Amino acid sequence: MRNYSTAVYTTAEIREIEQLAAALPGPPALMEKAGLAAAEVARDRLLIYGRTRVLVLAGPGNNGGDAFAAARHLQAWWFKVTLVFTGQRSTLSSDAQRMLDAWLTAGGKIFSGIPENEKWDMVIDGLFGIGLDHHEGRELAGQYLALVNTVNRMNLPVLALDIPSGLGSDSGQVRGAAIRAAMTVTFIGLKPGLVTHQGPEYCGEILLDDLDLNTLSLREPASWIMDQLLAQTLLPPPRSASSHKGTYGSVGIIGGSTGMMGAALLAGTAALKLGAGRVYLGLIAGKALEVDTTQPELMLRPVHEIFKLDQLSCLVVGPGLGMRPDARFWLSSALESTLPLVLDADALNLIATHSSVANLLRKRKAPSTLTPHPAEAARLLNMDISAIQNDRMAAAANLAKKFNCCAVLKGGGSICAVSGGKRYINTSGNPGLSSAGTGDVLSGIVGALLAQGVSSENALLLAVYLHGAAADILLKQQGGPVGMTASEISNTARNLLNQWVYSPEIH
Ligand SMILES: NC(=O)C1=CN([C@@H]2O[C@H](COP(=O)(O)OP(=O)(O)OC[C@H]3O[C@@H](n4cnc5c(N)ncnc54)[C@H](O)[C@@H]3O)[C@@H](O)[C@H]2O)[C@@H](O)CC1
Ligand SMILES: Nc1ncnc2c1ncn2[C@@H]1O[C@H](COP(=O)(O)OP(=O)(O)O)[C@@H](O)[C@H]1O
Ligand SMILES: [K+]
Repeated sequence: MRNYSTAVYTTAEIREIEQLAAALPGPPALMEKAGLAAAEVARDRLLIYGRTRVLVLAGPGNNGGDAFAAARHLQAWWFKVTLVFTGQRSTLSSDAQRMLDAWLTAGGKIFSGIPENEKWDMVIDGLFGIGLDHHEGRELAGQYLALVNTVNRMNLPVLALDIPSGLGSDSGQVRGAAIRAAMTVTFIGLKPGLVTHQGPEYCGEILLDDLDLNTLSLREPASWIMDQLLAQTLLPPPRSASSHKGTYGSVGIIGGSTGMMGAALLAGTAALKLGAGRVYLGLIAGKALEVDTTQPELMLRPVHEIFKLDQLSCLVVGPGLGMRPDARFWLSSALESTLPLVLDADALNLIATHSSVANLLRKRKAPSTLTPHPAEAARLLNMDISAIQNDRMAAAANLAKKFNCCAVLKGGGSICAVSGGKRYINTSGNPGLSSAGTGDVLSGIVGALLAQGVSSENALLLAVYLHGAAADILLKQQGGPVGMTASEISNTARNLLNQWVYSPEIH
């Protein structure tokens, strides 16, 4: 059993893999293997604490079949197992019926509800797996809602089979209620719902068991985990001793309308700290700052002057841009340029509002990168925020496709969509990032990496991971996420980038 793998599979892809596996020579006995793998995890955890009593919940589908198999193994190893089955034998698949029969043959008993006045040391959750209905109106209700709430109130470690019951495996969306697991043993491949949106809050530690299938050879994944191993393959090279500021490119930031100067300054400072050779701010406000005395390295200009500079490497458009006609004019000018672009905040809102601006984006030949949070994504795709969050994987892919760009759908478990329909789910970051200005910092980091010659896709992936990893370090240093500031993210991301490029061996 491995602790992690980098491929991520949607429910449809897992079903496809199951069918391909069924056609392989020799019976794959996947349910038996899943039950055994889960039982081994439960056994090892229980033995650490010298505990023996396990409550197993088996639901009406194949997730219940895994639970029967796990229960049988645990009972054979002398654990005291109580099994609650909520379905009917006649509606189980033939595999799951075999597991139920094997449980009964082994002397196991079946309860229809959780017995009162008994105590357990661990719960195994086999109520629902990837078959949980994600259609509207199919939230957990009745006995299932009651069971999930009861288990969550028990305050016992829960081992979830495949995915915590109640969590959408493609979306990470809680369907009414979901089991809060301490561990999830997931089968065949990682699912998006384990790592994005609400998933990380419910899954606990994730263990992957591929059930001896060579998953990667059966189905090439379209989605991957974005983690430190991957981030370290995307770094800019160490600097040459003879380099000069021109070597590391120039970032132009367009934004900073009246009352929103801070956003442009934050993006500019992030670009500077993450290594851009020069950073120019093209400010929209009529009476703009001429110098930021706390960061005098930033070159502040009226916005029209930015378009006269000949050495820019890329433009970041949006931080503090506003929605007025002049903002729209300068966004359109940027879209008509041949520079790589990073589009954030009101640049995204202007694109969502004006189809002529959206058309300029779609027609671009140079790379464009969109960095929407879910509300901006909802405007861009003309959907509700809840529909975006209910299928973040599709939303990210649709943004990239619709606007001919790469895109990150931000929020916990940010999803980066790049060319060829590939998606990467980010594993760094924490709720300390839920504070004003952190998005501006992200856009500045992407700009800095672009200016240093990182490709637009790699710049997006690396920036998203680095930004979250900086927040994770700050969370540890501060003992929690409260009060983390955007400026601190820039400083810590700078330190991390230096460590990864210059002392990778110490991490
Ligand atoms: N098919 C296979 O080859 C394998 C399947 N495995 C297990 O099987 C699981 C998938 O099994 P299934 O496809 O049977 O799906 P599930 O067991 O996840 O759930 C399906 C059942 O739940 C009911 N249901 C769905 N949504 C509901 C809701 N909101 N309220 C009440 N009832 C609801 C359905 O009517 C159906 O009876 C995987 O997650 C995994 O645990 C593993 O054994 C590995 C092999
Ligand atoms: N709970 C969270 N977990 C992980 N990352 C988060 C969380 N909340 C916010 N973030 C990250 O913080 C950033 C916020 O960006 P955004 O909403 O545009 O902020 P702002 O507009 O204030 O700058 C995004 O990168 C987002 O992914
Ligand atoms: K489950």
